[in-house]
Amino acid sequence: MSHIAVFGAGSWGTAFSTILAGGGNDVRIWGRRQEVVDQINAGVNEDYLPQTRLSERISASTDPEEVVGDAEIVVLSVPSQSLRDNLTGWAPLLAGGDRVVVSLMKGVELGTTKRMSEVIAEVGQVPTERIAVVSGPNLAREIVQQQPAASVVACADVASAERVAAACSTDYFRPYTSADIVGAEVGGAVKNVIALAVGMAEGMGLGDNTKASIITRGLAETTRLGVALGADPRTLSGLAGVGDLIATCMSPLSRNHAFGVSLGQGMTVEQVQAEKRQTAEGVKSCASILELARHHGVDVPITEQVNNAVNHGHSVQNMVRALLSRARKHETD
Ligand SMILES: NC(=O)C1=CN([C@@H]2O[C@H](COP(=O)(O)OP(=O)(O)OC[C@H]3O[C@@H](n4cnc5c(N)ncnc54)[C@H](O)[C@@H]3O)[C@@H](O)[C@H]2O)C=CC1
Ligand SMILES: O=C(CO)COP(=O)(O)O
Repeated sequence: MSHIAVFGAGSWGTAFSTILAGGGNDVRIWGRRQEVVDQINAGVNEDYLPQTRLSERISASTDPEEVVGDAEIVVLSVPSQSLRDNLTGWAPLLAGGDRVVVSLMKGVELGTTKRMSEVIAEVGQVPTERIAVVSGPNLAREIVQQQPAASVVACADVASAERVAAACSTDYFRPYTSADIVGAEVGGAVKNVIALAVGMAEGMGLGDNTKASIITRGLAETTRLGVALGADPRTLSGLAGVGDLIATCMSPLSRNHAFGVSLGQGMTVEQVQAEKRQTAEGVKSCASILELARHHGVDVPITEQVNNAVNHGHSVQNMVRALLSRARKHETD
């Protein structure tokens, strides 16, 4: 049994804590808000995971130092765009020792186009062999119901990946190790943008042929971008790629999918944001992913159209027209 620190008391930070507790670890969660911390210490997190009883192995605090203590693994699960600011305060707690820092986040930083592991390395001063990413088809609500699921633990160092995988292995959660951190992060971030597009199509009343076409071409652009950044294409056809893409694009539980449905039904970005409290990473990351792709000369037409709809006021009808009027091309080019 070991002690693990989790930064972020939202739906995934809390749900992943339940996996870690199920793996036999004592888990301490850092939360920003005292009322959420108090709830977790009383065995619930009603704001993010209603009707879920949390393990007695899970406790929470607003004090980062108390949360880290002698933790062997530190897990980060805050919204991607807030990571840099938060890490500035947490960095002294992460450096040193042989602590593994795990990112659960699925986004790309605006302004820098950095992946979350790159932000952790830069701001947290954590060496690459101690940074891991956990990513896969893992909708928080299904995880807390202990529905069987698999995921990927990616880290440049095999021993660190194995330590994290051992900590999050339970009889319902099966982690696979990987050395491809780039593939895992690109798969996780881009699928949120594709889920927005699929949601928009659904909101417009379009059916399964349309959705399957967006998912498949979404995988093509995810793979093109991943490979340009150095990913192994097999990662993108694995759990952190196609697996998560399917779960997020098809599930009504996905916040990105649901956000897209509301846009497709005619709501504005501001209206949807005012209504939904939880993080839909693709809404911000569509711009940074597009910038990253352009920098590497990679064509990402679906991401480009999602960015047009989200950030430039284009209509969803315009998005469909723009995608279908592109010049014909060979499928595998
Ligand atoms: N919910 C899910 O099913 C899954 C989510 N993820 C990823 O996990 C990451 C975290 O997402 P969720 O927990 O789902 O989001 P969430 O919206 O449920 O929770 C976010 C948490 O961060 C806190 N927060 C918000 N702004 C903050 C700031 N500026 N500084 C510090 N904390 C702040 C919120 O109070 C909340 O506790 C995202 O990158 C998401 O893509 C990954 C797999 C599954
Ligand atoms: O990443 C997820 C499932 O693997 C959760 O997706 P959403 O953030 O869209 O809810």
